[in-house]
Amino acid sequence: MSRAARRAESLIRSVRALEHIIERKRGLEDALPRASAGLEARAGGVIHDTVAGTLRHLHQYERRLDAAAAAAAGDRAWRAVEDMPLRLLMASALFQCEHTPASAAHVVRSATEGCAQLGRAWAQAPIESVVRNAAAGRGFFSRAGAAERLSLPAWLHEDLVSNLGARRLDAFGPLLLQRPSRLHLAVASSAGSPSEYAARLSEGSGPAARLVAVERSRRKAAALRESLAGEGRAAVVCGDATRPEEWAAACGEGGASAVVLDAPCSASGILRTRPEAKVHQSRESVEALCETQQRLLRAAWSRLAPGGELLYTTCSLLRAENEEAVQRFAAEAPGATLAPLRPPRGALSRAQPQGVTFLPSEEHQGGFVALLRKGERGQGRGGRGGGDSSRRRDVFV
Ligand SMILES: C[S@@+](CC[C@H](N)C(=O)[O-])C[C@H]1O[C@@H](n2cnc3c(N)ncnc32)[C@H](O)[C@@H]1O
Repeated sequence: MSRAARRAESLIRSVRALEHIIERKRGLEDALPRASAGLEARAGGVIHDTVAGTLRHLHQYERRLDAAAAAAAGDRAWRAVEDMPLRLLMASALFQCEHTPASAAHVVRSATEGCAQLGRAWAQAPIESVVRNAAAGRGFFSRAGAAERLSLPAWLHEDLVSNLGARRLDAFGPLLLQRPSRLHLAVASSAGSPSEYAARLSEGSGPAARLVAVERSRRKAAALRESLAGEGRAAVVCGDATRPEEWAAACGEGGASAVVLDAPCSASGILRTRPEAKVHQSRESVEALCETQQRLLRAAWSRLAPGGELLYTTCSLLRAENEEAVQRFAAEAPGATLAPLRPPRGALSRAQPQGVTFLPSEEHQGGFVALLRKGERGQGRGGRGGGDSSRRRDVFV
């Protein structure tokens, strides 16, 4: 296979992965291994870069493609922008042209070849024009609004401005378009491995301390099992954490002394590594996530011993999933109080009585962390004292 044909194939594989992510609402972790199956690591890396990078810039590129098509009104070849594979091919070509070392000539050649492979050779002229304009620095940015410059869907841009303020968003927004090569960890998601969690949670809890992890995804539960294989005191349950009856037996008698609830969320704080969240989420899906978060909190709380602590974290920057979520829960849950937290020194963050929001920076991604304490006379089992502490269990969701 010639180099040009290989480049075209790589572009087509990227387009297929993007379609899979957008139409089937799948994550990068699901789409990328399929897209690079049978390829050498380097070729797989090019596809990874193209797919993730195109998703980071997608809202921007779509505006540009629509503007170009509107300017060429009457030219039927520009109906290409309405055709999903061609639209994604153009967006991927734009990304390769503007953010990779590939020359415009190479990108034009592989994009037009890719166009023919898709059986749509009629669209070669607009594709060539899009890439050549991009290479010449002729974008459509003179009129670009803030949401477009940051490549955010309009609803998310609006909510981030109203939740965090335009100045904060201006400061970290451009980072969301960067490849996350310099990130060390995702603050407020599972920073570090589950076995680190296990070790930390079990510290000082005595030899009887155990960890029970509850994860709904079979693939993730299997990965957890593997990484906890050396941890004799840990058990992984693949089940629905909103239904304690599915996992309570693994916890044994007595409540947990600590719960870490790393809640499913919009991923709005980690858009660099999860750019697909921008095409998967909407205001409606965030509302549904907020309800799931309350159900998870209620279920986890039901297994927390009086005197225990529940650490709630998200990878979101939205108040509804963060401050409002824990406030709403604390108002209903008997014995629940929110503990004030101090952010680590140097972290770009905002501390509020409900918890700490980390803003994306060069060093870390964004997210939220809150600590809920259950009073000794808290809900349910044990009442004051919470029973024999050597029998308490640590639960990690
Ligand atoms: C923010 S992720 C954190 C996962 C884990 N801490 C990690 O970093 O791999 C949220 C996790 O919650 C899981 N999840 C979502 N809904 C769930 C439910 N009802 N029961 C159990 N797990 C659930 C998702 O599969 C996802 O792995």
